Amino acid sequence: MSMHFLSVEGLRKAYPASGAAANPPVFEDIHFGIGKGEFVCIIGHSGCGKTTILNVLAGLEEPSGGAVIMDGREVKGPSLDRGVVFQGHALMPWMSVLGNVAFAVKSKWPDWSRAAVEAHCTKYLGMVGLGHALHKKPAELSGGMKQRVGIARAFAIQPKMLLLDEPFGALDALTRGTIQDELLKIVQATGQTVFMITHDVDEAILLADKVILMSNGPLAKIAEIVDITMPRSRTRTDMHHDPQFYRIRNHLVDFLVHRSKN
Ligand SMILES: Nc1ncnc2c1ncn2[C@@H]1O[C@H](COP(=O)(O)OP(=O)(O)OP(=O)(O)O)[C@@H](O)[C@H]1O
Repeated sequence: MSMHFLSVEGLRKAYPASGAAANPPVFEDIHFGIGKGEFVCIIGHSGCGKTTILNVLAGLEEPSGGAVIMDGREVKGPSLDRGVVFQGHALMPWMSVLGNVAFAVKSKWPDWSRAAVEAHCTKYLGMVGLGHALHKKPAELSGGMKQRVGIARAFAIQPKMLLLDEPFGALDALTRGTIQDELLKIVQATGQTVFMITHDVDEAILLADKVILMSNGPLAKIAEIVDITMPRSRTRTDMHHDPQFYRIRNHLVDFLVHRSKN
């Protein structure tokens, strides 16, 4: 029996064939574990199945084989125990910024007063720099601002696990850095367990305790799991001074360039 907070055991996913020929599985034989409070990034080329794995962890998609166990229970459907931030922001367009976050918060804590819900949402929206935009509608926001609402919404329900699908992809470099710092602060303060998809090697090194490297699909597999052994206190501005930084970075880049083919 695995002692991990989350364990992924023999996961396989095949989509039904669209024509006469059967589709090979996108991935198979995927095993990994995530400890409580661990921050895990997954990296691999487009199409290897990262989003599919994240959707299975979220309970939004069923695997064709294998299982996901979180906190001793098999994941069988979506739950407020898992907060998901998608690539697209998935906001309700008729609700304000505050309303979008409040909707999730009320689902989690139906007994809270209106004032308590508002105070809670305002705190998390403030953390992502949206304190001034509480009453705006999603259509009035930039893509990056919408993404920050999605991030605040996922944090605000204080899930047991955060699942992030390239959450910073749409942000400009400056905002991206600020939100990465905020994410690190919140995660360190709350001991949050995180599974995050990224294409950015430096982002993975900054944020992760370990990085899962996936080979190309179809029949994608986990090629390697790399421990980021640099001290947890690393920051964007000083991590490249660490003697381990370039060794780890070169290892990850070399995988993506040369070793990711099946
Ligand atoms: N609903 C679906 N029906 C059929 N095939 C699908 C479906 N969803 C995903 N796929 C296929 O599964 C494979 C993996 O897709 P997935 O989005 O998980 O990859 P990814 O690694 O997240 O890619 P990216 O980095 O581009 O987001 C792709 O080949 C994709 O075409």
